[in-house]
Amino acid sequence: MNIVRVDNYEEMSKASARYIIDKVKANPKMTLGLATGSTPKGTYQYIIEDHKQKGTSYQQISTFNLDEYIGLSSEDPNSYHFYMKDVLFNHIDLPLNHTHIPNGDVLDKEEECVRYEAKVKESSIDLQILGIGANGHIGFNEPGTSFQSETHVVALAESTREANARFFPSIDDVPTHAITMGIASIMASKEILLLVSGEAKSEALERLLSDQLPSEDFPASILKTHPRVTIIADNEALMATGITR
Ligand SMILES: O=P(O)(O)OC[C@H]1O[C@](O)(CO)[C@@H](O)[C@@H]1O
Repeated sequence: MNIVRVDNYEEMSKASARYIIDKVKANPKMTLGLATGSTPKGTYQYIIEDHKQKGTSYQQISTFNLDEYIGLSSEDPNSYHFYMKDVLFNHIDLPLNHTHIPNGDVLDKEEECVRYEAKVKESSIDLQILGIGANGHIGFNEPGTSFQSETHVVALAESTREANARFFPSIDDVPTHAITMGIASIMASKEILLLVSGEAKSEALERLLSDQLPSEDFPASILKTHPRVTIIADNEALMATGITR
């Protein structure tokens, strides 16, 4: 895993946006894997800024999101459908019919998982952007998820619901389940860019960078076995690792 150390969230966002923009310019028909949460918001802002100022085009790009809550409609402001439109899709020239997000608002969730996984496989993700949960989750793959998992329904860990409660009126409003790309679906990406910022992630990052063998107790640890992973992390996130430059 290649580690890029930056000073703070702003620098992480700039560096990751630059990384993604360079890949898009080199391969304007690429398939991007996208993440939600707080971490990539700044990256998306810099991508929008670059699109407006320098005209980088996303007209031929396709995207796949990692996950979606079950039970929220795509118009719900807390859904990841809404989030993606709000923070990225509505501000660049990416055709909406090139974007893919699991549909958490269907009757047959299992069928939706099979449909989504087939789409992901058919397209094959060139660059997957990831955040990490404090418990090591990637996408919504909580500790204990099989490394062989494909797109599936998950019961969210209480700690994840608590962490995400900040976006909802109360914790009771946070969905209990989600659809997420599995660990195997994520690992099939040709390249992975992991973004890590802030002290709250420092223990997770220390564990990821330690000598510990990959373990399903800590989903992100599988990334050690992927041939092309770049981690862009800020000083606070790297604090516990002893990496100083
Ligand atoms: O970036 P955040 O908000 O800290 O979230 C970390 C991870 O948690 C999730 O939001 C799921 O809870 C992931 O999609 C994200 O990568």
